[in-house]
Amino acid sequence: MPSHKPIRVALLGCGTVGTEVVRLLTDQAADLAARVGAPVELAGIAVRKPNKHREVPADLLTTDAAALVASDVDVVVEVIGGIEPARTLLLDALRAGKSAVTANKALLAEHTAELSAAADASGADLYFEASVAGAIPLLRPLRESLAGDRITRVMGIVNGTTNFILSGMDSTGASYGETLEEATRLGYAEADPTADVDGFDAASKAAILASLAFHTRVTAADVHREGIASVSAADIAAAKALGRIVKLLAICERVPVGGDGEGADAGATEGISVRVHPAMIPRSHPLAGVNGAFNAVFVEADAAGEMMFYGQGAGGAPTASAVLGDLVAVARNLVQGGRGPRESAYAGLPSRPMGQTPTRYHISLDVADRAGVLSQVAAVFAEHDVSIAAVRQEGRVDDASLVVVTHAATDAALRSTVDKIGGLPVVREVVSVMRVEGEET
Ligand SMILES: NC(=O)C1=CN([C@@H]2O[C@H](COP(=O)(O)OP(=O)(O)OC[C@H]3O[C@@H](n4cnc5c(N)ncnc54)[C@H](O)[C@@H]3O)[C@@H](O)[C@H]2O)C=CC1
Ligand SMILES: N[C@@H](CC=O)C(=O)O
Ligand code: NA
Repeated sequence: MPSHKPIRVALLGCGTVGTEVVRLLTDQAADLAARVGAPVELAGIAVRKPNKHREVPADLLTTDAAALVASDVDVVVEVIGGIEPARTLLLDALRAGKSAVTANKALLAEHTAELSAAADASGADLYFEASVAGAIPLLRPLRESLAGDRITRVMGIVNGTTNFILSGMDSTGASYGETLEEATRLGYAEADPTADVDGFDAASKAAILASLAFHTRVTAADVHREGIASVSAADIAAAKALGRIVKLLAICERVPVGGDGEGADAGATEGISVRVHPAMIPRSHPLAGVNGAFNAVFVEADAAGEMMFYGQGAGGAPTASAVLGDLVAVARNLVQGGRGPRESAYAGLPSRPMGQTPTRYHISLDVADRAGVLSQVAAVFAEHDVSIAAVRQEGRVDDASLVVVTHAATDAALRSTVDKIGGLPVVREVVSVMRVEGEET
């Protein structure tokens, strides 16, 4: 039996994730104690409306989260979400030397530097595996298992809600609105689901992933972000017609830098590009088969090569699994002595703007069916130095469709190309424009 004194835990928030944390802590109490070497005791649960929480022990509930943090607890688990009061509560805990576990990617993407500094100053632990890709062990592999390697690229599906919506649109033609309601009912969506559909949630996760992968401080402001609101049935159909599927991707990669820039770029030979946007990927790509609220993340490293991490990225129980894993880790550190790894931002690589990032485009056009259309469109690509990888033209009685897939060019050059093509008199409509990923450039 454990001989160490109990590890006392304050739980802040008891919604979708918090409820499951309480259930796992209760159901697995004996196993957790054996694994940690001390009982892991829930000291209190901070909520906003105690009468709404009949599923958890009433005597543990409090509406005073700050007092709970300040009380005799060893670890604070934050599953409230948002910036405040979560930020202040976690800073108070860390400054007082109490270890913290959080699932709050929105907060981490803005305030990791401040939180880590507080943890370092007091010697407390700060763990956040649940903040990216829910249940999937991903941050610890990046931070620990791959610490001896050089990660070059991280690309994945990191938002369950939007993947659930896009999967529904692709497989059953379900409407955007219906699927979003269902994702909310199933506990995948954020309290304000615009965080999901507009890409904020994935951008926060991309910032956390890039920070760990590249040992560089990356915040949400460094991430180029586009959500799925602009993905239309026409985009989904255009992708299908060419054996592709639309996914919302988070992409973090090393990119070359000229070294002749100013400020952060001065003298740098390498930078990073961190972005979130919808993209078409081939149906044969491993990420194409990732459906519903599942997440998957591809990691490429110099020595290890390619790896893929796959599992449930959202939902109460999967997320609580990652929270409990972190709780066990910090509790073990308290029992055995020692600390988890500290933040590592020594590389300080500059973030490159989206316009300078090399991408590929799929462009689907409705054009007049007459001679010379293709050459007029091709001339615009040549003018912008964008080379064409494939063209498909289909004639109909009074109009025709033209699909162009480009080779890699800067995103800025591709954008200007599309703008100019849209203005050509022979182009009736730009039906679909989307970046292409997961294929040879
Ligand atoms: N639901 C999911 O699938 C996942 C959620 N997360 C993150 O976990 C965190 C929690 O998410 P959910 O449980 O889904 O949210 P939720 O909205 O279901 O739960 C949050 C709870 O915190 C309570 N709360 C708000 N202000 C409070 C305060 N001042 N004091 C005490 N309680 C307060 C709310 O009343 C609510 O019950 C968020 O940071 C979210 O981004 C991370 C991964 C997956
Ligand atoms: N709202 C998020 C929850 C997990 O991080 C998502 O849909 O992925
Ligand atoms: Na995770």
